[in-house]
Amino acid sequence: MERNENGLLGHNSDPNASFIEAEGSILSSDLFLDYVGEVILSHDSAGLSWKFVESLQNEEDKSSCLGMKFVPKNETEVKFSDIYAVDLIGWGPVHASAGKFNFGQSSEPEMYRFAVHVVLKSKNNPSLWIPSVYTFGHKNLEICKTWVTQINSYLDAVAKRPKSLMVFVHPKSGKGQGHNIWEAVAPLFSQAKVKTKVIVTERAGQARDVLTSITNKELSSFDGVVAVGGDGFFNEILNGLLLSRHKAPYPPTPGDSKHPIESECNVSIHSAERTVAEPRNSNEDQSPLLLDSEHIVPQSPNSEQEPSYGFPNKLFRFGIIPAGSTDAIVICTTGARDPVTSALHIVLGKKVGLDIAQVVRWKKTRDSNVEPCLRYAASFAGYGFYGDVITESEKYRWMGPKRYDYAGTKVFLQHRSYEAEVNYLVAESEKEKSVSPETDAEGGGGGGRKLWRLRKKSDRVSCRANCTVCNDTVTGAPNLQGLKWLKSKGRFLSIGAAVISCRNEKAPDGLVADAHLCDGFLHLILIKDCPHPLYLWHLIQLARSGGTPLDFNFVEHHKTRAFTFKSLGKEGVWNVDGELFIAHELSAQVFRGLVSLFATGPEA
Ligand SMILES: Nc1ncnc2c1ncn2[C@@H]1O[C@H](COP(=O)(O)OP(=O)(O)OP(=O)(O)O)[C@@H](O)[C@H]1O
Repeated sequence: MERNENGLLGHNSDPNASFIEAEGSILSSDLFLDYVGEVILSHDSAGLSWKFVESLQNEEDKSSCLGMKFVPKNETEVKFSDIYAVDLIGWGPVHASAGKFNFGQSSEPEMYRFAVHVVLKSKNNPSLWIPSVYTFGHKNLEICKTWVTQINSYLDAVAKRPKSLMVFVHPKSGKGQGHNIWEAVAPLFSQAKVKTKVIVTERAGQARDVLTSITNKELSSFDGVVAVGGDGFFNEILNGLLLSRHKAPYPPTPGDSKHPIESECNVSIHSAERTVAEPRNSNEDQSPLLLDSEHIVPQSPNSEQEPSYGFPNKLFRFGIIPAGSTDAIVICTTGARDPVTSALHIVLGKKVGLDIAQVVRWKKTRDSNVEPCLRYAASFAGYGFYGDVITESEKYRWMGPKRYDYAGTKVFLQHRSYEAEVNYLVAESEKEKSVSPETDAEGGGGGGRKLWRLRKKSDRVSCRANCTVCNDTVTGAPNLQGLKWLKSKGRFLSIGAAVISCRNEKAPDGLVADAHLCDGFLHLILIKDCPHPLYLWHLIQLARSGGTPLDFNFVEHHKTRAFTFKSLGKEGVWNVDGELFIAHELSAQVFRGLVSLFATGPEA
């Protein structure tokens, strides 16, 4: 080992050498790492790594020219994919490892420094990301500059990182902290050199109007749109972009005579019977969706092919920085409800595909004419209990997020049920599981036969980062052949269609624990009228981690790609992503991976 005139250790005999050609790496040099000591820093195409100089020296040669000593540490590294910024921070002190400083020096040594900003994962919760910084120092400014240039060139080459974003801030979201939350995370964007055009909304509907009216050319100067707010605000932004740009045929209408229902089930209180007709000729096109199946997201949801709805570029993504009352979409897509974690997902350019439900209202009230009205939903659409809670909670907006607890309790005590008819498409693979009678071995509420449970708990695969279910590539038009229509008709306490699990702080496993972000399925949850205590038991199971809210004989759970709904009474109030949607008749279908989010899915 040789030392150059700057006191650097090296494998190179040239005393002026700034960098050392190290085996297996492009660049290597001897630097000081703040609060650690002298290291040999190298990089390769994957990232930076450093070795502590002490481990390279003889036992007796334990001090550097600057008199810094340090405790031996293991070799360590950081991947470029975890670095979100690097910058030169000029001349200043570099600290030794804690408690090990100042061997003959009155003050900390000063030198030029550069900071490498990285993301670390919390040890207790790997979904929680924490910004951290490694500060390296050297007496030679050129060496620091070269490292900064080199690291920046790697970061620039990562095409997935956004350079310019449109940010909508809902200042009154949740507890009214939307603006403060944005102010807290905005420095991460400037550090990462991501330009932001920030619009703080002054009224509901403003973000949707901006996005509806913006030209595609203007939109294409951005790599994505970020919502600082709750699920309802994200829904507004999603609709602002999709309503004018997503060209696709509507989902099937209720009672569409071209697409007859194959079987019928009249659900009465505490009893459910069902028959399933044999499939027709499998070559026969029975699904309305098949008519235009080429429009239905033909490519792999997480692939980087151009999406079919003509967004400005193939990497255009949505971001959400949670500031709302529930923030279920953020929790499902990042695993945490943390604005900093979400901001780091965005600046690092993470990408996950997200299924989107297209909901079409055919009739607003029983007596109105058929007038299609379109909405997109990213998390959930619900009727009955869910519609009532959203209606009731609007009266208590001044309470903030607590209004949902109050309204929920009030609606629960009313215990209203609604007569309705639901038709849904069942995947061939799910149909058998869906209709095989099972004995209620787990005693889940009533002791009767279980008709509706889709899968055993042990078969369920939770959606996680790099989820194999969501990454399963589907090329070409989805094969909808073999899907059959089934019907449920009767009195329901609620009808819900979950696009994703809808995990939130009140329901830690969500409405459907095994729902996926990007598998192309809706989870239809039909809660038939039942005695009040049993419904309470179901709600308690929902609120429990590891609970079994679907294991009741008054709960039907169907995985479906499309369903239709018709109120048989006067009512028709839906809750779509937390927003009120009046609909007496509607239908919905899911588009697999229709949009992408700046997120990874929850870490295991
Ligand atoms: N400046 C504003 N003033 C009032 N409402 C707004 C404003 N900006 C957006 N909104 C609307 O407020 C609604 C709720 O927003 P958001 O989701 O952020 O809040 P929230 O507290 O989580 O409410 P929710 O639980 O209803 O989703 C959205 O429909 C959004 O369109």
